[in-house]
Amino acid sequence: MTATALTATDLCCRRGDRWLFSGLSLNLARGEALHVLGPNGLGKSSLMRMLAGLLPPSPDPVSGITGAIAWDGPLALMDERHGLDLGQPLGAALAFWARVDGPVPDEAINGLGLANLLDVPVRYLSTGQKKRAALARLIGQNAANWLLDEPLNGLDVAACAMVERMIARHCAGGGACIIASHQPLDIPALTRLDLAEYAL
Ligand SMILES: Nc1ncnc2c1ncn2[C@@H]1O[C@H](COP(=O)(O)OP(=O)(O)OP(=O)(O)O)[C@@H](O)[C@H]1O
Repeated sequence: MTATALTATDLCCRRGDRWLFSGLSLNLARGEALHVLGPNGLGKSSLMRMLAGLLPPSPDPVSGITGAIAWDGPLALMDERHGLDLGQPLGAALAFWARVDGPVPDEAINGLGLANLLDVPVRYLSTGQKKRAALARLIGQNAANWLLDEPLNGLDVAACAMVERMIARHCAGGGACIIASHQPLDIPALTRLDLAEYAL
């Protein structure tokens, strides 16, 4: 039997006065990657934050039921908030998180093309370089479960392919991954969730 990574039931999301989605239940098995799709403003990032435990599920407006989320194992969220100190050189900014999460292996630093950027202040990094740095942080967290919000934004073609391979390797190694992205993803056995089906 395949081990479960995530069980989420009856998720409903309201932000401010706006109801976004309801009745969303999903199961994710170890080794599985799920692509969350949907038009701008539908609630993909909100769902990712909810799954990360940063936004509580809202009570359903009809049934009053408040959904639940259960993960097996630690999770890591990567979104546009890279959490790296803009005033520090990249190496020092990553070293801060290494003391919290664990070190980023040299292999990952090299593979992400960051080795020559470690003395560059984070604020000077390009969009794609900051995204690569965020991916390094993700790897350093060594979490079984990944939540990736628009992981390909700002990356060049080769880096997009590298991230797809990273996700495939992570899942092949028993990890699980949910990816919110407007971009097509070339990842083996990827399943899809169209958030529009749950829109309110
Ligand atoms: N903190 C907040 N307070 C109130 N409304 C919010 C808040 N954050 C987001 N929203 C609203 O929730 C809706 C969904 O936003 P969200 O970022 O989850 O959408 P998305 O599907 O990820 O969009 P995109 O594809 O553009 O990234 C938007 O209408 C947004 O304005």
